[in-house]
Amino acid sequence: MLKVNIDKTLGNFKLNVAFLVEKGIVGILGPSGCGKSLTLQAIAGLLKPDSGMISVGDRILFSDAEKIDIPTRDRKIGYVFQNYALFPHLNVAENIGFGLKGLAKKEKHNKISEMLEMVQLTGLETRYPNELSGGQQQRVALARTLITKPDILLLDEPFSALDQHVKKHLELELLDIIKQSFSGVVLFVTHNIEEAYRLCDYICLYERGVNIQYGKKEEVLASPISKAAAQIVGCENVLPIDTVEGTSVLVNAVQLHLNRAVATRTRYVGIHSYDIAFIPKKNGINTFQYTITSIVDGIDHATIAVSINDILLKVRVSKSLVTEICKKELILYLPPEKLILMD
Ligand SMILES: Nc1ncnc2c1ncn2[C@@H]1O[C@H](COP(=O)(O)OP(=O)(O)OP(=O)(O)O)[C@@H](O)[C@H]1O
Repeated sequence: MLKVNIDKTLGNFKLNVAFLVEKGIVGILGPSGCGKSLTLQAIAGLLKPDSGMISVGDRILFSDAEKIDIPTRDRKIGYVFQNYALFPHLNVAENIGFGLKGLAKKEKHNKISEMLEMVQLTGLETRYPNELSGGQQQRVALARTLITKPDILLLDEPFSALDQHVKKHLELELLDIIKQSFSGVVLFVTHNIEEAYRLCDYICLYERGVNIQYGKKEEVLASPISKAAAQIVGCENVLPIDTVEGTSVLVNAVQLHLNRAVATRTRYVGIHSYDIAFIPKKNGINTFQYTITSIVDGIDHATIAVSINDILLKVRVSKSLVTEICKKELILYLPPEKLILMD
């Protein structure tokens, strides 16, 4: 279990985060400069908080109240960066074995061979980092970290320097390796909600130095708590509410019905572009005639911008529906259970 509750002021920036992770892989998401990397640095002991506490299980790594600040090398934290940070003058085997201290030569050799096999680099042990591809370097970085048997694994945008096609393949493969060989908490910083959704169990959202939402990935995606949270999870339709009326809201004089009561303090209603539907014409709640303002063609889908009573909505649809949608043979439907309420 990882517990973090810290404050740190750096110039104009204030970091103020508190979360508790029981187990699993947590995706940390938020705009650039919101404090994701600083949080990892504080956990790793590379940045000293002004106050608060960091603990792993019953091991306290940092506590200002108890004057504890365990040095980085003794924290048992594995840290993998975007730029791999391999030692250029050491070959693959030497890089992987670097953190193994006090072992007999044979035992060290066996552990390195085991790791090489796990990250599928057997045969490349005498190569130097500049003779490896980005994906291979990242495997070495992961192997070098896992071999030390850390309690917590911190991954700071580990795939962002890789090509798109290498990235998708490698991230699933490395995740498999992590799942097989590592049972502790993993914190995974990323900018990409799809990547977080694919790889993580939980999602933690950051805004300006504060973690604003934490939960199971499905829950956070389905119910971002604020406009900022909705933006981070890629919700493209967030509309300011004019009036709340029981189980419905008014937006630009358009009534939207929900499947639940709406608190009067609710300020925004949102819906993911992929949750809006085009259905055969019939009268019912939340069905609307629409005007198309633009169509962006994707490989396996299209994103259609539509307007209903001056409300602009982005709708992600299957390409096979585009012709019918353009001919206005369908009607736009906002399913009440898919509408997200935000304070
Ligand atoms: N040593 C420092 N002195 C002053 N400000 C700093 C220092 N280090 C970081 N910051 C500021 O703290 C803020 C948070 O930085 P951090 O690196 O954690 O952001 P991030 O969320 O990881 O961003 P990105 O997604 O772009 O990597 C930034 O505004 C950054 O400029």
